[in-house]
Amino acid sequence: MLAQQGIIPRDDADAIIVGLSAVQDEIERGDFPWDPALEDLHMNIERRLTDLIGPAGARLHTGRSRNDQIALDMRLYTRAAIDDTIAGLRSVQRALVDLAGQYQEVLMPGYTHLQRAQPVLFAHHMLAYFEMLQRDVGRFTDCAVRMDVLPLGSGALAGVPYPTDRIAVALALEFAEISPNSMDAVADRDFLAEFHAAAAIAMMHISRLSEEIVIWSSREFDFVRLPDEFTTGSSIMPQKRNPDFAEIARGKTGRVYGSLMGILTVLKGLPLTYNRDLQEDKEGFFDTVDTLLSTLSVFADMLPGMKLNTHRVESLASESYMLATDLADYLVGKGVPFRDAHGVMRRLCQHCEADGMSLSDLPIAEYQRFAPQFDDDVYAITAAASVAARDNPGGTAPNRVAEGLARAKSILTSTETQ
Ligand SMILES: N/C(=N\CCC[C@H](N)C(=O)O)N[C@@H](CC(=O)O)C(=O)O
Repeated sequence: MLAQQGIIPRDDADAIIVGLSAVQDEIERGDFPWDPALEDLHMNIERRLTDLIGPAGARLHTGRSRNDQIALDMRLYTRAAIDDTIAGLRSVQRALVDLAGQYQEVLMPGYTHLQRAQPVLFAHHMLAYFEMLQRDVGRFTDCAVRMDVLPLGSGALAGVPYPTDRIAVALALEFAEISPNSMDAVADRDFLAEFHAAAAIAMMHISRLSEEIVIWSSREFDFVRLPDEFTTGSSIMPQKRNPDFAEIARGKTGRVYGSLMGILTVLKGLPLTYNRDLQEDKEGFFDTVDTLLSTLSVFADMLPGMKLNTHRVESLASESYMLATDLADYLVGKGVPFRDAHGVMRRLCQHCEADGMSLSDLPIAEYQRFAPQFDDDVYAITAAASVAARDNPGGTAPNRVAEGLARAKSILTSTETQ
């Protein structure tokens, strides 16, 4: 652009391009002579370029400052990190969809307050995580759209006194727009804060899934068995299969939260425009990108090997107290107001619990002592019937879950073709 606009001679521009390519090769080969005395990578590259190509290298910095350079570099890095993150989220979503399809009709207990609440389909549970990660994809996409702005040409803070063609540079670097204010352009790190926030929420979702995997793989729950390669033994207790990968993901969520707080704290006290504090944006950001990508990669590999103990989850889903709400709804169907039906079922549950009985063992005459509306059809209320009754959009009825699965698959298919 500088040569095109007549700002520097064409020959010098050509020499700079060849020289920068040689510098890139040296960096990639690992034999670039980094010199800490030169402060940062910008000055290292410029010095090396001048060593390689001579005086033309001194024209490299025409019309720019390290301030708009670093604002650009961080955007380029973040753009690539967003692409990788969305690909990682898609891989985990695919694993969740496969699990949902594999165990599509399997019933399990659904929980609130970690107390057994109502039967649900295991596929419904897996698709809940699909939806969380779908929102994560949306957040990273939003971040990519908002940061799609070229800061180059802002100079140190005030713009540059050369006839630059910023639009041509934006097109060459594939940015949708050029920044409208040079002072904002060099001071802005909102896109990093947004990435950190989206990463913190995505890690929170993975951490919640990790927590479930840790609980589900315990002997007490015994809902799932993790693949051997995603468990570790104990150095002392030979029988153990520790769910370390899920635990480590849960633990690593903390450092991602820490880096979000770090960047917000760096930014909060800065006057316009560039301040060297901004250099502190790097360490936490690189760590967050590495942590998020590696965690997503581990989950995409671990989930496909997770085996559901279908016998165990289905037998717990069929435990009769889980149907107490359905029995109250049954009375509502016979004309009893819901609050009264709820009271009947509360007393019935207390009665059965005191006698060590299940609701399904209770004779009809006993049911009728609590509410005369009970009839023999009450025994038709099973876990499968309970699930099938939740036949409204977003519910756990098999046909609704099939809709959710189809929706998830079509989202994944449409993104594969993009
Ligand atoms: N020190 C400095 N910019 C550093 C930018 C890059 C820094 N390594 C970072 O990572 O933020 N100053 C400006 C000029 C200035 O604002 O004084 C420059 O040299 O272009």
